[in-house]
Order: sequence, then structure tokens, then C-alpha cells
Amino acid sequence: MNDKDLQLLPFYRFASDHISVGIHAIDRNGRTILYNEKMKNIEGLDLQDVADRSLLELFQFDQQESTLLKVLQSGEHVMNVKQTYWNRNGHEITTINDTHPVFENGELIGAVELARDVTTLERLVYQPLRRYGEPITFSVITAVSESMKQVISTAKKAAMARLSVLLVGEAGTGKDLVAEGIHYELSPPLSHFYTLYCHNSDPTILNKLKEDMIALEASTIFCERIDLLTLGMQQQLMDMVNDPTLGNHLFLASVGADPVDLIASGELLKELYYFFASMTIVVPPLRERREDIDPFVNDYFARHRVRFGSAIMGLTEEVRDIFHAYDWPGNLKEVEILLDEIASMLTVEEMVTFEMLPLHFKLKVQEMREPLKRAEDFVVQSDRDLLPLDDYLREAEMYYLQKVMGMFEGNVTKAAVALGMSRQNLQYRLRKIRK
Ligand SMILES: Nc1ncnc2c1ncn2[C@@H]1O[C@H](COP(=O)(O)OP(=O)(O)OP(=O)(O)O)[C@@H](O)[C@H]1O
Repeated sequence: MNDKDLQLLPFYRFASDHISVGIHAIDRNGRTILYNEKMKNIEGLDLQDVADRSLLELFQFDQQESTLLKVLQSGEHVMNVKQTYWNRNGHEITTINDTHPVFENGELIGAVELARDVTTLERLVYQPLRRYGEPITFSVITAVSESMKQVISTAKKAAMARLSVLLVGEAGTGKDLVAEGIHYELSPPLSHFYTLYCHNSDPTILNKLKEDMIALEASTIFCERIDLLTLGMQQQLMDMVNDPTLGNHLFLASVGADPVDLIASGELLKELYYFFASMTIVVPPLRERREDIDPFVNDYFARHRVRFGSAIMGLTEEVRDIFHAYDWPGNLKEVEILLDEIASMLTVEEMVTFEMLPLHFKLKVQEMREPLKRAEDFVVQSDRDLLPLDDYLREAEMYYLQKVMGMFEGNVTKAAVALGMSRQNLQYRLRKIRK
């Protein structure tokens, strides 16, 4: 190491210990050579334990070592692996990890794992109910429609009987909430609600689950979207849920489509389905229970008023009609994220008007609005309706292009052919009207 490197060392050390990314590096022998403050914090170590140890001292941590070792063996980057787990202090934590091989002069000399702690973001952005500090009991789940009432009533029965449950439904329908609702309904209660996020096929998530099952002894374990695990991992999970030496847990799971179809298409292990399906609860999509839209929106705004002192009371009739006509492919999660976007722009408004909707949503629903409103816009009914020619032509172009794009289901190439213009020209015009 030259003088300049030595001079920089304290600065690197300072930066490493103040950066908000967890860093864990191992050398070519798999020995830990760097473990920064943020990583200690993520792992939930007692700082007293490590305060007197040097930065370069060897630590043995099993939590993420396997990804590091895998990278050390393969020499390949493993990017964006999301992990949610309980750390050693029992805190739920979500990280997104990138693990890189480190080469020097073409030789593999080690690996480094960078862990971004996204726990807060995850909760704020994707689980807004938690933002208000409420545990997810059945009482905070919007269930005004008959079908949702039925879901809650069946879930309560499952909690009473302490049965394994399989929740079936599209993304964003509230399966996670129902699972957590079951957990809080248990009597006597179980102390931990553990979510196994099956969205990535990193096999280490099951190793981690195994360790946590042993440590927690008795908990509710919710395996979210088991259909997203590889069949090999489903088999491993099957072995774990049947292993009495791993504790006494209540297992819940969810799948994103009809389990019979998933089994037929080879995405779901039949045995795993049978294990979880002591009781199957189908959570219907929002488009089949539109009665839940208004109460959900009202609850959202009521919380917003309490929390942020805003004046927002609801939706104008026009927006309400749009909310009821739209299909909500992302279900209540989509409604919620849209309301988040609207709420972030609120100042003194009491009602959400069409103009306040985000542009991407306006474009999606314009079709619904257009047949009613636009046709009239193009008919001059009195001299007060007269627009400057440029404005009229712009509006006419926007209407015409959107209609044509709709006819060709968004296919720019086909629409351009029909309009007798180049693809580039059409794209340019579409960009202009979307601004
Ligand atoms: N009935 C409901 N009442 C209140 N909030 C809801 C309801 N359904 C969904 N939400 C909101 O939508 C968000 C997403 O719901 P959830 O994560 O439970 O959906 P999911 O069906 O489990 O989706 P995925 O299959 O993607 O995991 C929740 O955090 C919650 O804020």
C-alpha cells in the first residue's frame, strides 16, 4: 500500500461507518474482512459487543454469508435480492442486497455485499395502513361488500380452529392483511407474525426461515406467494413445515391464481397445496366488489385528516364515477397508491377533482370520460364555445390520436400505418399530447 492509500484509510473507514448502506466483505478464503456499522445495525448486534473490535476483525455471520460465498464461487454478480426477516433483536427488517465479486488484476480476491435497508420505505410506500401505527386486525380491513364480509368471517373461523389457511387472489386484494388479521385473532396469541416473501428464488431465504423457526419456537408463519418459489424450494418448504423439531408454528400461505390451475401448469407442488389448504379463502378482485371502494377511500381520507390536518373529505361525483367504472387491475393496492399520489399534492382542497388526478391515471381513464364529454367539445353550440383555432386543432388531434391508439390497443406501428404517418412522427405527437 502506498503513502497515498495509507493517508486515505481513515477517510474510507469513516465513510464506511457513516454510510447508510450495510457493507460486508469477505476475502478469497471466505473470511470476513469488512463489516460496517450499518451492517451491524441491520443484523441487530449489540454494539457493546463489537465496539472494541477493529473494523477488519473477523466476524462470523451466517445471515448473508451464503450469498457472499455463492458469489465467491461463481464470480458472478447477484443483484437486487430482497430479503425480509427478523434480525437478532427480533426486529423485522427488509433489505435489498447486491453482491459483487471483487477482482484485482483479473484475479478473484473476494466478494462484497451491499445491503440497502428499505424497511421504512417498504412500510411507508407499500403498506400504508402500518403508517398509522395500527396492528392489522380484521377491524382495519375494509370489508363492506358481502364477499369481503364472507372472507373475514371464514378467516375468523380459521383463527379459532388454528388451521393452516391458503389465501387465493390477485395481487393487491389484501391477502397479506387477512393473514395478519388471522394472526391477531388467535387466542391464545402467538408472539411473532413472520412473512416469508417468496418473490425471489434465492434459496437462502429458506435457510433463514429454518433458523428463525427454531429461534422463535412458536409463531405465525405466512408464506406469501408460494407459487413464486421454484419447485425445488417448494419441496424444501414442504419438508420444513412438516418437521416438528423446528417448533410449533401456525402456517398460512398465499397464491396469486387458482391453485388447481397452478398445479396443472407445474407452478405449485400438489403436496404443498394440500398442506396449506386445510382451509382455502378466495379474496375476490376489487372489480367484483366495488362497494368496497367508497369506504376504503373514506377511511384513507379520514386517516389523512387526522394525521396531516388536511381538509380532504372525498371525491367529486365525476371522480367517484370514474373510480367505480375503472377495473383496478392492481386492486386496493392500486387505489391506495393512487390516493398516496393525490394526497402528496394536497394543500387546502376538500374534494378530489378530475384535474387533481395524476396524468398517468387520467390517460388510462380518459376513454371512459371521452365518449361523454369530448364529443360535445367538438360541436360548436354557441359563440361562447368558440376556441382559438390552434387550441381547437390541438384538442381535435389529441382526441383523434387517442381514439386511434385505443383502436389498435396501443400498438404505435399499426396506428401509424393507419394514420399514414411514420412511427417516429406518431411517437413525437403522442409525447407532445401526453406532456
Ligand atoms: N380490504 C382492504 N382494506 C384495507 N386496505 C387494503 C385492503 N386490501 C388491500 N389493502 C391495501 O393494499 C395493500 C396491499 O394489500 P396486500 O399486500 O394485502 O395484497 P396481497 O393480496 O397480499 O398482494 P400480493 O399478492 O401482491 O402480496 C395493503 O397494504 C393495504 O394497505
